[in-house]
Amino acid sequence: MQSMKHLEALQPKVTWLWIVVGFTACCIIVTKWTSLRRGARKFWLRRQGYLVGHNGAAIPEITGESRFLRFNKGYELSTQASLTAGNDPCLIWNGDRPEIILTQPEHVKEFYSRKAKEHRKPTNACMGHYFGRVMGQCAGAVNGDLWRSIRAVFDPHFSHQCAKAFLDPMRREFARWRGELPAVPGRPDFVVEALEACRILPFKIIALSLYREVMTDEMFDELLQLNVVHDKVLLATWFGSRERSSWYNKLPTMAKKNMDQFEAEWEAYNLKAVRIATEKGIACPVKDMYQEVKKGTIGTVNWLQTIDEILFANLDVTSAILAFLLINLAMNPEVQAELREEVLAQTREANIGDSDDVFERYLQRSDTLLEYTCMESTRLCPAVWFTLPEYATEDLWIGGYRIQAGTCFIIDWARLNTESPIWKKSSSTSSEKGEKQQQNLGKTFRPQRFRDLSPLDYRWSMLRFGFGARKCIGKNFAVLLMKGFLLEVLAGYRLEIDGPPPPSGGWGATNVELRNDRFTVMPRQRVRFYSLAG
Ligand code: HEM
Repeated sequence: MQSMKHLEALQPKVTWLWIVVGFTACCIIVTKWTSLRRGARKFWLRRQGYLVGHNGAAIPEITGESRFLRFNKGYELSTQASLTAGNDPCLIWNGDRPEIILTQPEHVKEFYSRKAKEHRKPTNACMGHYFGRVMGQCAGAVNGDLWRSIRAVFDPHFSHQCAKAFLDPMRREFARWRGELPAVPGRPDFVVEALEACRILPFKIIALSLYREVMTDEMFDELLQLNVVHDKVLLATWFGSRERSSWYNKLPTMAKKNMDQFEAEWEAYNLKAVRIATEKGIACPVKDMYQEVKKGTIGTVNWLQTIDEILFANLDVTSAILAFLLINLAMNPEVQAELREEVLAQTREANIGDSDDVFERYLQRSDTLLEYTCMESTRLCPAVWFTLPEYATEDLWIGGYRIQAGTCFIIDWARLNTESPIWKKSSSTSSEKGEKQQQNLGKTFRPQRFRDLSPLDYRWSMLRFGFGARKCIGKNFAVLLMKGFLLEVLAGYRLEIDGPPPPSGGWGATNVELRNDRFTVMPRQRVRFYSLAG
């Protein structure tokens, strides 16, 4: 009887104990939810024989959340992978999805050599719902027949012929840009922040290529206004963590307000451009592409998001690429002098004959120092740290590890482009044993190297416009943009680094600003322009 009473007295305490234990367990599960799911997935994958090598060893793994780190801590992630895995492929997690980082040409070759046409991009690039609203339906994010249809609509306007025909407007914009540089009257030199100087120029040129004469100064100002909202949208796209959830995006947040505003204004802007082009009878690619939307070849959303991708999303990439061109030449006066000599030889030839013809031929040649300089700068200073994820539809063996179909791969762009043995050079100096020394010149700016290399030599050692079946839409324009830009700069100016030169070969954490509000590698370097006219 007495013990019954004792038990009854204990009951409330026991109930409370269970509540506390239950609550603590719930908290642990909620806070560790992603880790628990990762653990369970890893366990299951290894049980199936994935993520392990022939000898049973697990693939090296690094810590961190790839979804964000690959954008705002790209250098640190790359270093961590190098220290942990050496040259092996390396595992990282994006939420509860495994991703494999590739850094070596032989592994990139293994990935792309088998059924690359069947490779796919994951839904919303594994970035979540908010990304989907701004770019989930653009050319770069979709697959299969839809992707082929979008490319069929956009590609004809970015062909080699179109880029060539666009040289005159491009050159007019270069001249206009040069006229707006901050030259000081009576002084032969001035200083610019490289990235700032290259910010609007490519945006204007690509906008002109899309809208042609519809792109008046007023329309361009409107576009710049739209870019202000778009910047806020991109900030939430790349770095917003809650914005990954479709539920959260139903709430009346500032990110949602910005997205709604941009979506509405972007559609209105493009329909206005189509109307103006139609009324005035202006030839305009955006208008032609819209005819395909009306025919049902692609959806309105594919049309709008791909124009957005080409214009806004590429803005940071192309301006960083131009800025690195200035910085690399300013840091390498000998290459700069040799290239200027080549450029001035064209100017002299142009003074004798038909100048447009001479420049056009020069810009299109692929065996010039100008071409090699653009290639070398993009090789050494890629504008993003890691490529967006892509997966194979069949199981693969990469670097000796078995990887399940559907697992995403990302490429460490800078390591691939600089560490391959192809960039090493045998030196004639021999060691005591008489062996030839190998000097790694991968991190050195040496455009002339391309004179001795055929594209096949560096097929898997250099990523520029894409490896697989899908390539950059804008590659023809990008190449002419870079070359035309250098032609304009070098014919008028000598470049020097302003202030102490960055410590190492033109690239690396020490001279690259790692802004956490951009997905690209942002160089921070001032460059001094000396007018050659005196
Ligand atoms: C030097 C500057 C540029 C570089 C290095 C570059 C590089 C790349 C790369 C590596 C890809 C990914 C290909 C893949 O999926 O494997 C890509 C895709 C793309 N690029 Fe570029 N790009 C540049 C400039 C441009 C420009 C100026 C435009 C616009 C005219 C552009 C438009 C696009 C589009 C729309 C895609 C998605 C293509 C698709 O997946 O079908 N890019 N670019």
